[in-house]
Amino acid sequence: MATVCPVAPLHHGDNTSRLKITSVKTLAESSNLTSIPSGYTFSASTSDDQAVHSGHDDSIPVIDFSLFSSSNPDRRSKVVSDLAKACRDWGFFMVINHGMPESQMKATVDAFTRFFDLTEEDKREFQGKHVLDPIRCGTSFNPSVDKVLFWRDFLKVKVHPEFHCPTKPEGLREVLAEYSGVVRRLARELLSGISESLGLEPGYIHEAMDMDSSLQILTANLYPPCPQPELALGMPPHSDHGLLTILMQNGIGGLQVRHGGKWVNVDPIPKAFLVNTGDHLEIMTNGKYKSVLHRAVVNNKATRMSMPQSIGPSPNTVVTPVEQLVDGENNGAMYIAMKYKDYLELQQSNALDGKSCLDWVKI
Ligand SMILES: O=C(O)CCC(=O)C(=O)O
Ligand SMILES: [Fe+2]
Repeated sequence: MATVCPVAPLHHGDNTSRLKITSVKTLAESSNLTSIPSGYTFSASTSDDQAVHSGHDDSIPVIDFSLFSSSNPDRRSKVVSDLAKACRDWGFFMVINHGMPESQMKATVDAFTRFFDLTEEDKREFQGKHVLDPIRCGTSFNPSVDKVLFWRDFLKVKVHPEFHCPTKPEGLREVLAEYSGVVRRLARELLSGISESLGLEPGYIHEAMDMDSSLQILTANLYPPCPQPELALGMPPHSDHGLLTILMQNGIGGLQVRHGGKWVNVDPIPKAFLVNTGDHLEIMTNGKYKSVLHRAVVNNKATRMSMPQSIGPSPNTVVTPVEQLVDGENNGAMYIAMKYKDYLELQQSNALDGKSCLDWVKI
């Protein structure tokens, strides 16, 4: 198995050598690892970086998905207004009673675990090179531009409008086809509730964003135990590019959300999905709903896995703020029009440095 150890000097700008970086999983499993290689070390965290737990009065909102199909109109309008508040105040919410059986969630986690357990050589077959490649597996965030590496391995697959999947391990394809289909239906219902919450027709976003050809990308992130978690990061602060991200995790916490000027730890709720509003919902709503920065920290005890699915417009949709949501003279359109696929290229070709890609399209 030919691998290049990450402690070897990294040649910035030399993409080919960086693409050969060993997975963090292999590194973490190497015997006697008591400290992390220097390539993964961030400077000690500042006090501003310390995260807090969300409190009783101000914690991540919880949306009861079953209420969307309630025959009682008061219950439906209550969940739509809860959704509006969650999108406005947090940009993040938990979804419970979503109808996906626990056995299906577990089968998905197991299938991804088997993928990450493949040999380095097997995984390299699925490495991909370009941001729009339908299957990409790798490590860090964007190794060709990251100044410091992230303690994370990943697999990204485009599951809609065409469905792609690695040919290994056996059974992955069936599990992902089913899982991504259920999440797409969940997203459709949430986007219809979000349209209503903005005073638009329920089908507005679906039509305007050409969601029958929606770009849906499924990611599996693996964060193995890290001997010095305070010095490393699993994922840098970033916002997500799509309309919504719907994330499942394996019960181990690590996600932190920027809220009220602080990093807030998200404690997983068993069986719940975590949903956040992405850059294109912020653009579409002219900033009424924000796409919030978040990051992943690591721990020294257990492997964490998160499986977000980004639900975006169709790649060729040119997204601009919705006319009805642009108030006029004092509040004109705040974002330039851009094709979704061009935005993706822009985001993935730049190092983030703790910033949101949205800064580039703000007027
Ligand atoms: O691991 C997590 O919880 C965060 C993952 C994430 O933000 C992403 O993949 O965009
Ligand atoms: Fe994210």
